[in-house]
Amino acid sequence: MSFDEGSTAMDVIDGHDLRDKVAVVTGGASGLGAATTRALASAGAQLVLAGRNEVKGAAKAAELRAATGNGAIEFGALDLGSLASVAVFVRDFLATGRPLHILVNNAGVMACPLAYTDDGFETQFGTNHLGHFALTTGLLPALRAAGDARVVALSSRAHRRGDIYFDDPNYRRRAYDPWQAYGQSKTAVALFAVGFSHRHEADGITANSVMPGAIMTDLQRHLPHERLVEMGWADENGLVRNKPGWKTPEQGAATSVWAAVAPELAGVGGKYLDNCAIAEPWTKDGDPPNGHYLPYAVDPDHAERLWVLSEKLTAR
Ligand SMILES: NC(=O)c1ccc[n+]([C@@H]2O[C@H](COP(=O)([O-])OP(=O)(O)OC[C@H]3O[C@@H](n4cnc5c(N)ncnc54)[C@H](O)[C@@H]3O)[C@@H](O)[C@H]2O)c1
Repeated sequence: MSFDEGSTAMDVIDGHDLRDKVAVVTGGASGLGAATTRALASAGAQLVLAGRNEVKGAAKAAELRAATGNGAIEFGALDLGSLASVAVFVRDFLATGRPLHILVNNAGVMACPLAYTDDGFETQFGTNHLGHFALTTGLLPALRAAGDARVVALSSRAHRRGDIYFDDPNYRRRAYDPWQAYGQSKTAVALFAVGFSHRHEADGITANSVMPGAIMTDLQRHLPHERLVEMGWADENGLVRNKPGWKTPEQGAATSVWAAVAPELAGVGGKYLDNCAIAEPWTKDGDPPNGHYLPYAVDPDHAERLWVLSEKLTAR
């Protein structure tokens, strides 16, 4: 079945039955995560919405149970900016003895001011990449138990703003640029999918990265209003929710859901996906257009180097 940039998560999930599948979606209570969980829940998946805000997460889980009639939807406390919190989530999930068929590493922060996670990582690298790295590798026993598990990792076209600074990924010595740091974290996510698939394809587990499109969500919350206006993302009335050329959250979640369920992706890993398709490398000058990525974001040597670094940084 083929989908395009106008397709929604509900279009993609149509006809799928996930009643025997267990899924975890990080940041599943808002933005693209909420649209992703809605689609997975409507297909009957047993679902954990993992996030920091228990009140909001539990309310979203209750709302989804009522809306879909799927009673197997719960909230799980998870702060990706704390390896201790990730370890507790992993411990509790593994203690249930359940397999994990779909893990959507969706949560993220963008262009925040320089700050460090509990473990001393720059916030974006720590949250978007290292927290998810620790989560996914921690959940490996459950992913292996599923037999054919899929990991979906939310990258971005913003990967073009930053390769990995292997010598100083946490901006301890170099001048901080919030967009470059976001770019680095999203390059790391794409490389993670390559490194993960390389290691685990033989176990039947694959990981792909996803560019969801441009969607007005709360991701923009760290940008000052004047900057948002300058970029055309806000006006005197606040955020421009229906910006021409931008997707709705339901359209933005389509590629995540496609990555999780598309039959044509069975056994396919380490790819960068955009608009419900496998994207192509961009080798010309300038920014990669829709459907393209910069080759360094899937470079196997980079992926290996990042894997080793991430293991070292998250080892406890
Ligand atoms: N919106 C876009 O245009 C766009 C474009 C490209 C990529 N993305 C990516 O899509 C993903 C979803 O973004 P969104 O647009 O829905 O934004 P959003 O801000 O609406 O949602 C992000 C979610 O991540 C959660 N989160 C942030 N820090 C966390 C932490 N430390 N621990 C646990 N959860 C945490 C937030 O609470 C929120 O639920 C992100 O990874 C983002 O980088 C978005």
